[in-house]
Amino acid sequence: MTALLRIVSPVTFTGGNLPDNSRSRRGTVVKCSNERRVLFNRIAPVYDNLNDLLSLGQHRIWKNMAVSWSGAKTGNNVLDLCCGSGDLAFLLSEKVGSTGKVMGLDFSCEQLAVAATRQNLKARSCYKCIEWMEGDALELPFGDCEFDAITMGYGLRNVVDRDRAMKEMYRVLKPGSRVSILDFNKSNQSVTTFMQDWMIDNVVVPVATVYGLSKEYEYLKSSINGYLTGEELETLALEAGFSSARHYEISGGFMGNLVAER
Ligand SMILES: C/C(=C\Cc1cc(O)c2ccccc2c1O)CCC[C@H](C)CCC[C@H](C)CCCC(C)C
Ligand SMILES: C[S@@+](CC[C@H](N)C(=O)[O-])C[C@H]1O[C@@H](n2cnc3c(N)ncnc32)[C@H](O)[C@@H]1O
Repeated sequence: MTALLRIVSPVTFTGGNLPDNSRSRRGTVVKCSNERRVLFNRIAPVYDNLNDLLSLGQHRIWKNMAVSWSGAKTGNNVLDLCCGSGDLAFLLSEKVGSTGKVMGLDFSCEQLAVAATRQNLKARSCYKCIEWMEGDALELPFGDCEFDAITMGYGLRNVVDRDRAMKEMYRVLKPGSRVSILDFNKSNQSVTTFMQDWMIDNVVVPVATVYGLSKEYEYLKSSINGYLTGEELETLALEAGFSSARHYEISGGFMGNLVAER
């Protein structure tokens, strides 16, 4: 079975007739976004294996929880945003079944290539309902109110404009439906932050260094430090228009999942 891979040209910087300072600001944003795309293209070949190794397989439990919290049901049309190698998209397809549809969107072509390869190796009919799309979470190529559920696993922390991403999710979600956003938890507890940083400094980065990816995994620590707390994530969702938002800490506060309803 040949995986469906649709290329929707990622948002490119047109420049246009913006005043210089806006052009430079937008140029900086696009440069940062491209740097992230390059980072995830580079780690794509080892991403899944390192996640399994470094989390002792626990990340699969956290992703299962995120998909359950999304409320995805049989026959639904659902979106996995920043899908990467497809972990949550595959879990969503098991929820919606072969009568449903799963769209996996990411701007990393290498991550999508891994997802499509994994899909081709899977036999169950439900996995055939997944379509992979290269696109930008900040400018989704979908109409309003298209999806019955949206998941975003370890993506919101990595987009360059979280407010815009949240507003795009709100726009394409059907009223009464949910987004479920899994990521590292930016804890208010200093002991949790210390342990998170210690694990990244003393386990994650040294292991990644073996694969020549020290810089890529050092980014993890800075990105978590620059992330939003659970309370701030709830506010971000409410300000984007969601009617309710709740952030759940999991795995001893190392991870967190935001559930918001339109
Ligand atoms: C699936 C996980 C992380 C995905 C992920 C997200 C990113 O933003 C990255 C950025 C740059 C490089 C890689 C990633 C990336 O892989 C979570 C599990 C994998 C983590 C790499 C492992 C983190 C370990 C925790 C700090 C402690 C885990 C304790 C557990 C109870 C064993
Ligand atoms: C840490 S990976 C998460 C992959 C997958 N969701 C998982 O849980 O393993 C983050 C993903 O977000 C994607 N990403 C970051 N910014 C994006 C954007 N603006 N538009 C689309 N994808 C983006 C990256 O290419 C990468 O594949």
